[in-house]
Amino acid sequence: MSKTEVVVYENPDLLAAAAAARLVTRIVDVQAAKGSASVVLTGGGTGIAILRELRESSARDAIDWSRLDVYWGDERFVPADSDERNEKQAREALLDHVPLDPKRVHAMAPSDGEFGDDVDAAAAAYAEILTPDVPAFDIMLLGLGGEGHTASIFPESPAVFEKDRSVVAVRDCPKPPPTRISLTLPAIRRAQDIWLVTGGEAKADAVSQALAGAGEVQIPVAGARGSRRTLWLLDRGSASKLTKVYQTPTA
Ligand SMILES: O=C1O[C@H](COP(=O)(O)O)[C@@H](O)[C@H](O)[C@H]1O
Repeated sequence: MSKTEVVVYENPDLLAAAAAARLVTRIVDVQAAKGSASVVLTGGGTGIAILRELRESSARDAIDWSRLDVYWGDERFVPADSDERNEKQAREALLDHVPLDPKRVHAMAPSDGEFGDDVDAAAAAYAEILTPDVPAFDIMLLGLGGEGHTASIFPESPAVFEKDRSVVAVRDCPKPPPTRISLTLPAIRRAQDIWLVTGGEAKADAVSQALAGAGEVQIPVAGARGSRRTLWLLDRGSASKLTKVYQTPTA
């Protein structure tokens, strides 16, 4: 039975620094146990802040970067050099500064890549990377929106009803840019550890509804559960509407 845990940090900076430290520990532990590890990245303010913290931490050298597979949970379908691209932000924050094996960095295609503006083909190509079975990712980072989206699965959208495919094209997103590629909930639930990372009061309703057991059609992040562990890493703002009191770590 997988565990759900919630940790609330004093502020968003502490949340990002602590999550980066957790990431080092977990990746090192998995590499020690299995030889290599896999991590799924998220876009969004908190997700990118964690990567920046990791870049600035000397502990990052404890990770064997050559034995790490990197994936994304979602991507904005924009040109490769767009600042909106989750991959570009992640590269600037961390990936371009550590000795990863380029063959193990699995980015989703941009809108000016080999599939041109065919977002369905780009999504199908990413699904192909995840075959024959979607990997049981070691750690998946996910952010969330105030309306409850996670990755690019928005409330009541076609993506939230997807049961068969691991990756889908997403159109008409309420949050710009409107066209995206996203893992689906069945693919997300293949992850062993899911860390839901978010800060700020604008996320408080979605966080409290998801933790109170909301349905995934209305609050897609409620459907993001790891097979081993689901860990919510919050700040005081995003945790402000939780009815249960969670302990705030002092460090
Ligand atoms: O567009 C996206 O937004 C969410 C949340 O981002 P935030 O800046 O509001 O925290 C993110 O999880 C997702 O990966 C991204 O594409």
